[in-house]
Amino acid sequence: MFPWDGPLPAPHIRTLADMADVLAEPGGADRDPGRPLYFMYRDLARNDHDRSWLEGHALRYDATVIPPGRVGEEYVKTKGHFHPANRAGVRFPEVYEVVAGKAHFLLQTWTAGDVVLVEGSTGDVVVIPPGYGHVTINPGEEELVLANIVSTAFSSDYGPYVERHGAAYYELADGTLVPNPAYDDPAPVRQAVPASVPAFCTGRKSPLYSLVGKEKCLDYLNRPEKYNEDFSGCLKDSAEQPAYAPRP
Ligand SMILES: O=P(O)(O)OC[C@H]1O[C@](O)(CO)[C@@H](O)[C@@H]1O
Repeated sequence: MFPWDGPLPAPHIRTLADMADVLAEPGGADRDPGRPLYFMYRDLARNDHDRSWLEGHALRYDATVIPPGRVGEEYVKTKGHFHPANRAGVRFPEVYEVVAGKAHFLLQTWTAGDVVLVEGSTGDVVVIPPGYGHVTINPGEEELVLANIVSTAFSSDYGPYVERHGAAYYELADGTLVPNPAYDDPAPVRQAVPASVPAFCTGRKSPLYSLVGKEKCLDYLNRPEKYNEDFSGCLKDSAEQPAYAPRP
């Protein structure tokens, strides 16, 4: 479980059957389609005051628990989705915190002209900028616990991931990123670091929940059109690349 001192609803569970369309190796007659892969605790609040603040600002705080494991050779990951655009025509962003464990956030633009891998460890906060779809992979041996805050004004779009059988790359347990053949010409993966963004009050010293009640820090989640410049600093290249070379 994860450290949480508020009411906890039953989680939504993604099973192997739910993920069949987005896996590197969907087959395997010996596999249990009911195998739970990850657990989503959506719309959490520690108390009524926080809940009404979140609701009043069209925001949601979720936690996601991804146990370590593999499906075939691939690490367990989330299904992946894009966010639609708001009334100003800008796609909704999102913000994640690694509460425990290690995460690989695999982001990509719609046509995979930019593909970014952000490695996060406990305490890191990662902003998903407008226009980037995202999958989160647990590449570790420990449980990965994530928190996120996101607008409640939209539903996620899973279509682009389902139709193309996942993200532009699959991360296998030998550490390689394998290009997904359903994509014509995906950009090579570039690695980025979890960057603090002052305008969004993100950084290792700011757990996401501490931002509940701070309107200015979370305004970008519903009005991304006002923060173009701030988003440009979200995915700063890492000195380590290209650590994740695609398998030849
Ligand atoms: O929706 P997916 O792709 O299964 O990803 C899981 C996580 O993403 C969120 O939908 C937020 O983007 C969480 O609520 C959820 O726990």
